[in-house]
Amino acid sequence: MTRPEPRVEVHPDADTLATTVAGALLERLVEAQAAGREPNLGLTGGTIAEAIHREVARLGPASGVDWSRVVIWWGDERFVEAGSPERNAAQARAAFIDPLGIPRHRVHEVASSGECPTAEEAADIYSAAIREHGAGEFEVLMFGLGPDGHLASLFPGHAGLRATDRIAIAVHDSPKPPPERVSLTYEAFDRSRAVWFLVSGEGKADAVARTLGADATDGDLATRRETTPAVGVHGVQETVWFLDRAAASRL
Ligand SMILES: O=C1O[C@H](COP(=O)(O)O)[C@@H](O)[C@H](O)[C@H]1O
Repeated sequence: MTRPEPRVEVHPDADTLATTVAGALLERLVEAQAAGREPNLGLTGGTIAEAIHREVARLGPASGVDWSRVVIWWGDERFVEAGSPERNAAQARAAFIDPLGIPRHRVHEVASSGECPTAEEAADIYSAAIREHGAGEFEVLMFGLGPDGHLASLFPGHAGLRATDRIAIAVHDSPKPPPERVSLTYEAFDRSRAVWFLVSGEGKADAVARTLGADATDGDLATRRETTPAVGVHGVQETVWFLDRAAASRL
């Protein structure tokens, strides 16, 4: 399937980036609801995501979004205890999900290590829930980018890069702590209407340049993903790289 080329937006700093992405997200949710869709929103964890979530909470009440009709998911989650501050879900809940009053039954967290014996089982339960809700047709699926080029919890050289028959997988030995995680796979990413990368800071500049450079290169995608996992991840309608100036400094 041919997809539109990625668009790159560069903003002066992390604060401007966060406000811009929050605004774009709210607009997109309003439009989706006006078109009769109940938008599925795929969240990411990480530093810039937290700043964006706080902006969503600030701008959300006046945005016109019907928060009772937004469905929340995560692109990846750390397989730790439910109360752990390391959970991506804990961060998003505190920042905007609870303040905006999104109903609990619309929020689909990956099961925690206290609820499930293994990350494999948590991944299977999560896959089943996604399948029941349109198999991952996200209105917007957001990703951070690691300095090593990882997205969600798909890390360079890891087996998860080669999972072709599953929506969500268990990840062991993540090079970034905590080591046990659950991640969506390319199978799920490929169904999203919009894919947005949210990247801030000089420490990510090499990874951004490498990923966008490799995206424009011909050759076997699976091989390129072994070293640069975020390469070739495109939404059906759009792919946007929201960068601050520092993250864009090596483009
Ligand atoms: O571990 C993770 O890290 C990345 C990026 O985090 P950052 O702090 O470098 O911005 C995030 O995309 C992912 O969801 C998360 O599990």
